[in-house]
Amino acid sequence: MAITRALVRRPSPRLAEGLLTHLERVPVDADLAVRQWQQYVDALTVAGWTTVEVPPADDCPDGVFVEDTMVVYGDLAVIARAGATERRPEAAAAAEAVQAQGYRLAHIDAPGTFDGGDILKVGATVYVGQGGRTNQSGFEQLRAHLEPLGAQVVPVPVRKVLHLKSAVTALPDGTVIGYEPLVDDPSAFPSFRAVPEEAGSHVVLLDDRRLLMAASAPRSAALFSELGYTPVPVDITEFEKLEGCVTCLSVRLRG
Ligand SMILES: NC(=O)NCCC[C@H](N)C(=O)O
Repeated sequence: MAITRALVRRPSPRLAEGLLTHLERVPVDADLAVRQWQQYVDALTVAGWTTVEVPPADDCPDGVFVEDTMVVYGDLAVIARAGATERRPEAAAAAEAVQAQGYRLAHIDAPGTFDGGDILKVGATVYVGQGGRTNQSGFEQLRAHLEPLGAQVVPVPVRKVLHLKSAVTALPDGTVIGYEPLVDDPSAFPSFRAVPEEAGSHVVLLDDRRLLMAASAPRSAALFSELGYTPVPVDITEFEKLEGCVTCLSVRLRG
């Protein structure tokens, strides 16, 4: 697997004001968040990735969730028009950063919206969550951008959680994993395996073997170990309080 670089963006001092949709607000420790973010970045680096920092967006409480600003496919970065208007100022600097990494840019026009967290790529299939931050126009525009590149763009419902990737991600063999009570339609995926914890639904593929995941899902980590993978747990409690997970904290660029 030729993943080599990842965009990241350090947390805003206003992180605790981040948007909430499905969770109640609880206190967020901004200093601990910075330490957890650094440990997340270090885990990528130790695994051999080069991290590229998008300039901070201190006025954007949710800026650290940089995944939401785009989807990359082949040599194209489609820049999001965020489903939450508060988050739209996050995109411009992220677009510049990914362009500087050699990507062509495409943009989504009004009234279309999508958040990168709604996009799950499994091989050439691009699943797009609909029902929350990504609307029909956003889906259609994404399809128009990605299908000429060989992608098959498939809509899937998302009603129980914020984003599609809050509900499901995929293992290196393409098996989609999710915590079943929060997955609207497991049959949308050709191969689905249930995990025992919500946070166990979220993995970042460090390579074909190692899975970056939240430390809050030890039973799912044990399951992945049984399947022959190596979990790499990181503590991301302060981001979980804001409906974030390991995937949201970076944009993986395939070499
Ligand atoms: N991709 C993601 O799951 N992003 C998490 C975004 C959380 C942020 N508080 C939001 O509501 O937009």
